[in-house]
Amino acid sequence: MIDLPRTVDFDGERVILVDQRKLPQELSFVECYDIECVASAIRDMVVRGAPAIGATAAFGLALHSKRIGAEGRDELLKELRRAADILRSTRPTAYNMFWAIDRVMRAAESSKDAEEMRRRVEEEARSIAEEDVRANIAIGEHGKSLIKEGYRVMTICNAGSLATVWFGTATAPLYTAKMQGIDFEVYVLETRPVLQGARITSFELKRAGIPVKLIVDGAAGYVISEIGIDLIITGADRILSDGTVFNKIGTYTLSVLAKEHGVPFYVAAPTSTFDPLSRREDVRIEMRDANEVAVINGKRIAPDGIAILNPAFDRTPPENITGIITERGIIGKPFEEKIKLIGIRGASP
Ligand SMILES: CSC[C@H]1O[C@H](OP(=O)(O)O)[C@H](O)[C@@H]1O
Repeated sequence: MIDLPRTVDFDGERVILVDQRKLPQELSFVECYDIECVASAIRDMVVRGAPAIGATAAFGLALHSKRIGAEGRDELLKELRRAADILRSTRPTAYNMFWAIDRVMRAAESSKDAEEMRRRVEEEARSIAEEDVRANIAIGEHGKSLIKEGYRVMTICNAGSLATVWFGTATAPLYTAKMQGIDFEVYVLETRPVLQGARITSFELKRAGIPVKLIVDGAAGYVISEIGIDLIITGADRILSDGTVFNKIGTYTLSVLAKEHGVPFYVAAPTSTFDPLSRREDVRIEMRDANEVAVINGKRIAPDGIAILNPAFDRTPPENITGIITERGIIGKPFEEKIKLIGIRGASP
């Protein structure tokens, strides 16, 4: 499944991004030669999905360190700090980007000269990217046991990843179960307004030979109550130490339906999504442009002047979550002590 181009890559001179605003079958790329282009690509969702935007930010810093002709250590570090601030201002909710930027900046700050700084910044960015590919495969291995013969599974959005835009975090267990010969089907929520489910997840699962039924977000309750769902798996943009999950808008709603109907609700995410220090009230839910809701393919679908609220994420409380599938294993309740253990010592759950 990794024969498709990676969601984001860096060839030493430019950051190359699969343009995820397009349908996957219309495969096209955006090439960035400066940090402003990388920041715009994150803000405009050319690249989206928490781990992928983390790796993109890291590659953006590597690109910036190469473009800036600064000879002195301090001058280059100052420039990288400026670039890091530009990246941090793009999207506030997904944690992986802040985690990746901090990791690259620690490598920069511990470098003794500009030459070492450029080398270590690029090395750290590439490590972050390769770790995400491995994490997805591991999440698939750990999560596959949840999927049984004949299951009906539901998912929302596209838990995108770095591996490729077609090998997502929440779908990794689905691929792995399929490759093990398990037969099941997946109901994919289209995920208004940006339609990541319709455009990306349905494509990637169909491409993997997994039976897919695409539904509108509002049909989730009907499918769960009238047809029946055996398992729900979603991605995550940020997971707090108590197991609170910030994810695509509609995830909380799905978790309430799952709880009401006794459907196991799992979240799949690499541990780079874990935010051990923030409290719920510290996390800002991104409010995106009203036109994402009111305009589809350039055609307005709502009256002019209508007030529009467009939160990109919501918050799911730990009591609605059955377990968290990570590259180190599946975390069950109580989440707090296990998440802290992973965060502190990198232990397996
Ligand atoms: C592993 S991707 C996690 C997460 O990111 C997506 O948001 P967006 O498409 O706005 O970047 C979605 O919430 C996924 O579940």
